[in-house]
Amino acid sequence: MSEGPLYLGFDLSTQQLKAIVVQSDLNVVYDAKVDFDQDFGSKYKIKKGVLVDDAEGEVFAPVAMWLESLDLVLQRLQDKKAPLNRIRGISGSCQQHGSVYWSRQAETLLGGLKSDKALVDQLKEAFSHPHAPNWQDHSTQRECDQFDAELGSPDRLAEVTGSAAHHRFTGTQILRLRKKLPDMYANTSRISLVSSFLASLLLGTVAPMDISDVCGMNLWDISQNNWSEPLLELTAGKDGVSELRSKLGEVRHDGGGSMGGISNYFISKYNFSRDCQVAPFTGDNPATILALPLRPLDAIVSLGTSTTFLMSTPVYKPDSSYHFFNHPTTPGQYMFMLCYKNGGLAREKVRDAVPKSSNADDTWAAFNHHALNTPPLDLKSSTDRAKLGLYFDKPEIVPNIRAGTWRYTCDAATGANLQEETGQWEAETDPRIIVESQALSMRLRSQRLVTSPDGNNKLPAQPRRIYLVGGGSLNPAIARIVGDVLGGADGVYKLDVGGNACALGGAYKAVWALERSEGETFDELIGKRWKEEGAIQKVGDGYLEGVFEKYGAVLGAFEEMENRILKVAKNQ
Ligand SMILES: Nc1ncnc2c1ncn2[C@@H]1O[C@H](COP(=O)(O)OP(=O)(O)O)[C@@H](O)[C@H]1O
Ligand SMILES: O=C(CO)[C@@H](O)[C@H](O)COP(=O)(O)O
Repeated sequence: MSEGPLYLGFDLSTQQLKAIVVQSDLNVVYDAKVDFDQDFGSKYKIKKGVLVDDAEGEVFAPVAMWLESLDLVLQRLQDKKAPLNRIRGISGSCQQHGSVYWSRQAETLLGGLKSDKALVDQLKEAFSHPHAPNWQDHSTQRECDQFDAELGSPDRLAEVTGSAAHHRFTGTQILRLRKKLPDMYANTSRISLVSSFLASLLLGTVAPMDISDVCGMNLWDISQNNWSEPLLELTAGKDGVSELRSKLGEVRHDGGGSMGGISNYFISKYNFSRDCQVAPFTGDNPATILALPLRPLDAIVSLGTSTTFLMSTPVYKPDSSYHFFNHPTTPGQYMFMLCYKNGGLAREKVRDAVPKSSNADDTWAAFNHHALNTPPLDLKSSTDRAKLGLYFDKPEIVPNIRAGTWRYTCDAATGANLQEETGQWEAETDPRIIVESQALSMRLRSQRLVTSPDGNNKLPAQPRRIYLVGGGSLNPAIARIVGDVLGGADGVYKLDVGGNACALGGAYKAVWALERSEGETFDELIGKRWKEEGAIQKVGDGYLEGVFEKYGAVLGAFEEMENRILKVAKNQ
């Protein structure tokens, strides 16, 4: 390990708080994590990181658990003898859309933290609401309808804010909570996103929101670079706009630089240096695109609790079925994103229904065996019909369909003659079909963003490289099927940090934020220091002629299946 400065990246996502320490040359030297279920499951009664109120469609996390986790993850880094006094900068990535409600005492309490007590014991009175709505919350259909109507249509809302109204987007959540808990709203001095909340703890004062993460609220007018006045008015009521503005605070437009030094609490308790600076934090998906120098036409598929599909692009082409965000470091660039709620947990449910194999150590062995031994679309002979399915353990985001499982077949060559299969097919067939259907949905919705990667249009339009990140990227069968469906002319790669990509993106952001020279972009600085060898591994060939086209033939049928189900099974 070199003697130079170190940088710390956090990832506060659904199921864990991770911390990763890198050197200026981007080498990872320490990491630690808190797993919410393992470390705090019984204390906070959470499952998979969250609490659920099914009757209301609410999904939320206890803020106190996050406070305890911050102390615990830093203690774990110390236990590993990480020299925290050498950390010069901190940034991080946090689950998007969640909101934290600070009380009127928050600033005083944050500013006066004593190192001989835990954060959780000192910040009890710092919040006006004990819970943070989670991105899986789906209690806001009424508010979504109001947001979509406010500017005229979902497409118009997407044009202005980067997204049509979505249940989890913070503006709709704030509107619902203001109506449901008016006293709580009145007693709130500031509202943070999860990213600005974690940064606030480290700064010892409420931090501004970040220019990329703010696009996950349905409140930020991307082209005006400001809050949207009509959407603030819808959220706060006619007379409440200036009050809401002050609760939301200023938005920081620069993704780099320092927001201030680390608070004394962390200096005294964990031996951080007085020189350690807190850089702007961002959302976990924007941070993921910072985990490597992403070129045009490269795509990242993040297989965490959610499944997301990400691309970085200079072209702003919003649409109501996907999301555009400001790029977290580079003005004029955007992040394109698709997000699915039924990602890791839906795959786990299918995995658990498959009869167990003898290899008890690898919980995914049977799932993987069947996924790889089932042919594409389960076409065992030329007369077989292609199998398609939707496996929604939770109500989905796009398409906006309630929870349920649907199985369909169609003619393999043309996609014609789509029919629902009323009988169950074998549980062993589902592993391949669920991964295929998740990837088909991404292919369907990203097709406008991709072109032929070889320049002379010999190859069909597809991503150049596909990078897999998140917990599911450790799975070779998923990697293979994602490549079969989505292509990837240069192949499918996984990041060696596996599930830590967004924490790594956060750490790289801290390096850039504090070491950039005048005008130096993130891609310039990280591009010079990043070495492909040791950072990524090729895990699949990606585009396979003949296979990719088989999926192309049923893409229309897949869309038709969604539309048919949508007609009768829209979310309530
Ligand atoms: N070998 C594996 N195969 C498939 N999925 C896996 C594997 N290992 C972990 N996962 C999935 O990764 C998910 C957690 O991913 P992670 O990126 O750490 O989550 P988050 O950031 O949302 O908290 C788990 O829900 C699990 O389904
Ligand atoms: O809602 C979204 C993105 O819009 C999710 O991607 C969250 O940001 C949570 O991510 P993970 O916990 O799955 O990493």
